[in-house]
Amino acid sequence: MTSTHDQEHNLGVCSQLAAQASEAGCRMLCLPECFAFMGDSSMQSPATVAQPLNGPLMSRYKQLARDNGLWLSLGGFQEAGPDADHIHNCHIIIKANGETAATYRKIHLCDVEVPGGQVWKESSFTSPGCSTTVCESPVGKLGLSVCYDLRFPQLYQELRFRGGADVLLIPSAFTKPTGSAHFELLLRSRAIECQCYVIAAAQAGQNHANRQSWGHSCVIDPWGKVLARMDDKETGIAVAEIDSKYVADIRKRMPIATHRSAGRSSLMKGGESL
Ligand SMILES: O=C(O)CNC(=O)[C@H](CS)NC(=O)CCC(=O)C(=O)O
Repeated sequence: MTSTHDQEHNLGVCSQLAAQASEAGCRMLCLPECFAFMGDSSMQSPATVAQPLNGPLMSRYKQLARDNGLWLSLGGFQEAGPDADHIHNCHIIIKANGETAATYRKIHLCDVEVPGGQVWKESSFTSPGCSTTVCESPVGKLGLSVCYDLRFPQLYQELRFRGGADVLLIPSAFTKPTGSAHFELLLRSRAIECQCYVIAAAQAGQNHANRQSWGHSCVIDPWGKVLARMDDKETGIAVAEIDSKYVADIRKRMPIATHRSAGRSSLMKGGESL
């Protein structure tokens, strides 16, 4: 989807996507980072639209889950933060009955000079989270993250090997230059090294005058195969089936969880633990 500063418009698009997902027989719909709002942060701080998770905007997204009988991954909501200038970039899992199943606040903030001259300083309006989240769902055990977190593999190692995640959610709003160079490669790497499904719902197209998003939402299986993919502009859904037996089969035939422990003890002989 292409979110804008117009929250009603964005909710309307999400509502159409939920209807499509329900029609396609899906159990869960994943929406990207900034699904509810994307303005030009150099002109208007996202903190000006922030709401608590029990506020009126989130209650309308919960209604969307109920209306369509779908679990929702809301991949990056501007949650009211610790002060008037800072949000938490919060990923929320909503059950089909509208209850909140889990929340995760983005840990790694995108303070980056993008090739081509744009400068992002997410920490100027966001306060980082400090804990990881996994959560049971109808499609398997979910490991939560947001966008720029994708570049930090240790987070996903923790979600898989300590949290027991089977499906890694990586809702995103990648920039065009970094997305074209890195997005799919990083996503497939996380899927392969964690032996998990990866679901990356992404912002796509022109969000506002100064912002073009990379798009290419996709679902990747635990062997690293892309099962479904969108292009760089489309609004719509990529549909894929999550097969827990396939996850178990891959992990049985290539038991990296066991080999990893063996490797760690020999690495630690050198003195440094990872
Ligand atoms: O808040 C907004 O308006 C939009 N938010 C974003 O675009 C977010 C945080 S600034 N983007 C990323 O994390 C991009 C990461 C990325 O592109 C990379 O890691 O290469």
